[in-house]
Amino acid sequence: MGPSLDFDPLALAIAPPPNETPQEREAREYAEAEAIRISNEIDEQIRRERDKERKKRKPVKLLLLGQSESGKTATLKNFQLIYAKREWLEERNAWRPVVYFNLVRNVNCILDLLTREMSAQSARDTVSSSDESSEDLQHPPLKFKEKHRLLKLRLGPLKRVQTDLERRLGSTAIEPHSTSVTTAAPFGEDRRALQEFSINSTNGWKTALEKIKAMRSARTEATEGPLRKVNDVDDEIAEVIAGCKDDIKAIWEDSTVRELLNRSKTRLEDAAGFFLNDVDRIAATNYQPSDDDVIRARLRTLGVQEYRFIFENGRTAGQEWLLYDVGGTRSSRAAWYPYFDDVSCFDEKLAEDRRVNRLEDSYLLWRSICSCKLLARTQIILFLNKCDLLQAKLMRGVRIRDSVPSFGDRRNDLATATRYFQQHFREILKQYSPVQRSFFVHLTSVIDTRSTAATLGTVEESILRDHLRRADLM
Ligand SMILES: Nc1nc2c(ncn2[C@@H]2O[C@H](COP(=O)(O)OP(=O)(O)OP(=O)(O)O)[C@@H](O)[C@H]2O)c(=O)[nH]1
Ligand SMILES: [Mg+2]
Repeated sequence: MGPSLDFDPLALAIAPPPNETPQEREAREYAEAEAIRISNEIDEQIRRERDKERKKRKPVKLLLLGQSESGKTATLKNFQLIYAKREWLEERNAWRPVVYFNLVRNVNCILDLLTREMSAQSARDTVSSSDESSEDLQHPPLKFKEKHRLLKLRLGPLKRVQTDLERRLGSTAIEPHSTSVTTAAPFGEDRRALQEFSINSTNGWKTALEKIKAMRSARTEATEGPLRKVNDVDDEIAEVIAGCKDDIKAIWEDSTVRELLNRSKTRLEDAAGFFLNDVDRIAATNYQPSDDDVIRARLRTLGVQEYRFIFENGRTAGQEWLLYDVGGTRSSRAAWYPYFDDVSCFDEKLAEDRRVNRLEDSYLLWRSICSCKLLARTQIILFLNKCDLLQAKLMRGVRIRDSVPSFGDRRNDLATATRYFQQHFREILKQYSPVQRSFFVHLTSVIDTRSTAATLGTVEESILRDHLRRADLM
C-alpha cells in the first residue's frame, strides 16, 4: 500500500492563496460567483436547445377528415407537391393510368346513359306509337341519329379498358353507392366496423400505383420478343384511347348528349376525376400527367392511410410529418383530427346514401368532431373546400334557399354563402367543444395549386406553433 494522502488535491487547488488581502478576496469571490452564473446559464441554454431539438424531431401529426370526395386526398397531394417535391416528381408519371381510368369512366358514364335512353325510347316507340298523350310536352323525346349509334359502337372498347384498369387499380377505383352505416358521427357507440379501418400505409394511392408498376414490368418481361415489343400496358391503353380521341370529343360536344345529361341532372364537370375537357392532351400517345392532372385524378381512399414525408422546404424543412388520410364515406369514418369539408354540396346527396343531404351530413360530422373529448386538446382547422364549384353553381342560378331554407332571402352569392356557412360551423364549435378553442377556417379550392400553397403555408405555421407548444403532450 502506498502512503495515504492526508490532503485533498482539489481543495488545495481551489483554496484561496495564502496572505490574501480583503480586496483580493472580494474580487476572487466575485469572479467565482460570476463563473458559476455563466456556467449555469450555459447549462440552461444547452438544456433548452436539447429540448427544442427533441420536440422538433417528433413528427408533426395531421389527420385529414371530411366527407367522401370533399378533397382530403387532393389536399394531401398539395402538401406533397409543395413540401416533398422530389417524391412527387418520382411518382408523377405513375398517375397516368389513373387519369386514363378517370377519363374512360367519364365516357362510359355517358355511354351508359345513352344506351339506357335509346333503348327506353325504342321500347316506348313500339308500345305506344299512336298514344301521343303519354308524351312529356316539356321534354319532347331526344332525337338520336345514326351518328349516336356509331359513336356507341366505336367507343365500345372503352368498357374493357375501364374493367382492365379497375382490376389493376383495385378497390380504390370503385365508388360505393350504398352503406349500412346510418350515423354521420365517427365517434359514435357503434364501432363494429372499426377493425376494418386500422391505420395502414399499404393500401393507399401508393399501393395502387405500385401494383400498376409491378404489373407493367411483369408484362414487359413477358412480351419482350423479336416480333413485338410492347413497352407496357399503359402504352396499349394509350393506343386505344388515342384511337378513340375524335369520338370521345364528338360524344362530349354533341348537343343531344348534352341535353340528355341535363335532363338526367348529370354534371360530369363537377364530378370527381373529370377530364373530358382535356381529351386532346390526354389522348395523345405520349401523354404525361401534369401536376394539376395528378391533383385532379381521383382514387377513393380506403380506411385510414398514413403518409410519411420529410419536408424538404418551408419553415419546417427537415421535419418529419405524418399525414393521415381517411376514407370519407360514412362507413369509413373512424378516428379523425383536423376536419375538412366541401361547401359546394348544399344541394347534393351523399353518394353512399342518397337520402342524406351533404351539407346536413357535414354539420353532423363537424359537431361530432368538435364535441369529441378525445380531441379536446387538438387544434382543428376547417377547410371549406370546392369554393370554385360553389361559385359556378351560384353563377348558374342554383338557389341556396331551395335546399337550405334557413338561408332565407340572403344574397345568393359566394361571399354571403360562405359567411353564412362559416357562421354555422363556428357556432357548432362554440356550442359543442368541451373546451374553448379558436376557430380556424380557410375557404379553398384545392385543385388550384398556387392558392393552396399559400393556404398550406399558413396552416403549416399554425400547426407547427401548436406542435412546439404541446410537443410533450403529443
Ligand atoms: N373543382 C374542384 N374539385 C376538387 C376540389 N378538391 C378536390 N376536388 C376533386 O374532387 C375529387 C375528390 O377529391 P378527393 O381528394 O379524392 O376526396 P376525398 O375527400 O379524399 O374522398 P374519399 O377518399 O372518398 O374520402 C377529386 O377528383 C379532386 O380532384 C376543389 O376544391 N375544386
Ligand atoms: Mg381520399
